[in-house]
Amino acid sequence: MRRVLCNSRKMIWSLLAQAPVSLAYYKSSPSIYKTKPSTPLNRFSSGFLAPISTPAIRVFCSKPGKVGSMASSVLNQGSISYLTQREAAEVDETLMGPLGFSVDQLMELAGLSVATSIAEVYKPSEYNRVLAICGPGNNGGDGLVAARHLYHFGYKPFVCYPKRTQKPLYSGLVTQLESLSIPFLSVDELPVDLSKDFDILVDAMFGFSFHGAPRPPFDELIQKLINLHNYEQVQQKSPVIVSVDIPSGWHVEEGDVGGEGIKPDMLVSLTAPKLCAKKFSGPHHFLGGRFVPPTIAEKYKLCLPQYPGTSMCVRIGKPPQIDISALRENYISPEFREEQVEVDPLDQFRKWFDDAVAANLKEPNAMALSTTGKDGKPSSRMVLLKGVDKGGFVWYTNYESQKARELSENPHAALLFYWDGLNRQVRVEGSVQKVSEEESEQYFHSRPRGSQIGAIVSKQSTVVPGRHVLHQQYKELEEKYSKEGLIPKPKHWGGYRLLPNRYEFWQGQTSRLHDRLEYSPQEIDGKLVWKIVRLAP
Ligand SMILES: NC(=O)C1=CN([C@@H]2O[C@H](COP(=O)(O)OP(=O)(O)OC[C@H]3O[C@@H](n4cnc5c(N)ncnc54)[C@H](OP(=O)(O)O)[C@@H]3O)[C@@H](O)[C@H]2O)[C@H](O)CC1
Ligand SMILES: Cc1cc2nc3c(=O)[nH]c(=O)nc-3n(C[C@H](O)[C@H](O)[C@H](O)COP(=O)(O)O)c2cc1C
Ligand SMILES: Cc1ncc(COP(=O)(O)O)c(C=O)c1O
Ligand SMILES: [K+]
Repeated sequence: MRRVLCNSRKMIWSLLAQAPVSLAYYKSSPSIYKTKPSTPLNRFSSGFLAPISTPAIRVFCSKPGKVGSMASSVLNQGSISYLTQREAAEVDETLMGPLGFSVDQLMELAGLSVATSIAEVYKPSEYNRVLAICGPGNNGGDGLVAARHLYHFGYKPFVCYPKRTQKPLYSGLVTQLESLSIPFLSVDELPVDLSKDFDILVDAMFGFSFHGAPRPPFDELIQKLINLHNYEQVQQKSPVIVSVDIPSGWHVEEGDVGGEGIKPDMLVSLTAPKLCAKKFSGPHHFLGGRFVPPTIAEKYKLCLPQYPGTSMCVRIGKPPQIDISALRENYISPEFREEQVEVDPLDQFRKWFDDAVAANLKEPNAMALSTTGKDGKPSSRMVLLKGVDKGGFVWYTNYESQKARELSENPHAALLFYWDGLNRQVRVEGSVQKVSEEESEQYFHSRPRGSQIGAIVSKQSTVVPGRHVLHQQYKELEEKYSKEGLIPKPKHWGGYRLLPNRYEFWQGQTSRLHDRLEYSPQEIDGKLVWKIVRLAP
């Protein structure tokens, strides 16, 4: 199992927008304080975050290997279950029958999954105009719901809904879209070539109940999507096709039998992929419909990936191949000028640290610590900042670790903070001392008891025969200290404090013309002041 990493950039921006401290600051330059890939990686992945922000897959099986009555036809490929048409309908009926779901609920979650999958890959800054082509059944309903969410995510949706279903659920969805002034286009109003007017085409025509050959007007609409591939050859950028659950026109189980059907760039399978999804060869296959209760997963022996965090969707299948040499961000940030900065670099640091906290960045206090021993060979590792004031920057560690040995040989070090999402880096360099024993004692006892025991167990930077050794010792100490009471701080555990003699504040800018302001101490009239200079990027 690989660790699930989640894409938090969207959270950063939504929270940054809400953060009162930062609002005034960012308002002055609306919408520009974003990063955007300067070079598209390929047609599909431009605007897509680098692999570290791609949710990795963790497959979750109800009972792997066991084949039950229904399970015989629930096929697995690479540990993911695929449903037949009949099973898909049966799962639907079970959810909406004995399990007490209403179609409205499931459709809302399905549509939301589609919208969030789209937003994971196609950023609204680059792919703004969305045409949702909606069919007469529930697949069409998913498309209507997705269009509404996409509107709220910052896209500009249009809807083509030629065969309206006269049920309150559907008329409600239409009213909701109309109240957002989302235009409804008839088939006749659509341009012959969809590629000029839209960036994303949501194919929500048919889902798992499709059978036979497409009847009008959907035959014509499907043909328009097929034609896009021809326009693509003459056009530089063509819109992407996102199919909801089933690429419309494809056989639900056999897929694109004649090989002349639509070729979606993204497929969002709902609940579990249907058999035709095995034939999907586009770059983005997602799973949505995070509502499958364990009873269903068990009954149908479903092997499904786990959704990361609170996400409504999860990528299945391989992420698109990335050309590492083409991975780059173009930093777009407010100007960072000499006249704006604080006279005291500590105040400037606090200001930027507060921004990082307000932006809800993960571990804003994580910093790289670089040291060198007497051999002059540098080494770096991350540590957590645990305090900062006039006295310096404090972190805690093991006094017998590699870093401690190097600091004893050379008491100078460099700290580096990188705040992704704010396009900021701060370098702090200076001399290092141990903090007082009382300070270390006090901090040690403020830590969770587990971490205190962990610090006793870990002879940091020494070789261990296996993880079981650490866990065995941990268990023994946990038992020993099970009663409330003080866990003694090991003598070899404590803090260091770096007293800065150089700071550098870096703000990423376009074309690599970043702002870099350096602070170094200078004596003027017998008084120490911080001199600020601008460095070339
Ligand atoms: N549990 C879930 O995962 C959920 C999935 N949802 C979505 O619902 C669809 C399945 O919805 P359903 O209404 O059963 O079916 P479709 O949307 O696929 O479409 C049925 C309508 O399409 C007509 N149809 C069928 N074949 C053709 C054709 N060849 N040409 C034209 N029209 C066709 C059909 O008419 P008939 O007269 O043929 O019956 C219906 O009008 C699933 O795929 C998900 O997207 C739910 O939203 C949430 C739960
Ligand atoms: C985000 C992060 C924070 C960390 N914080 C600390 C810390 O505060 N103190 C510490 O001793 N190790 C911390 N570690 C572990 C160190 O990076 C490192 O593995 C350990 O201190 C041993 O380093 P050394 O062998 O160079 O001394 C952290 C690791 C990460 C990834
Ligand atoms: C080994 C080790 N020590 C210390 C720390 C500092 O964190 P805390 O004091 O919050 O446990 C960390 C953080 O990751 C760590 O990994
Ligand atoms: K579809």
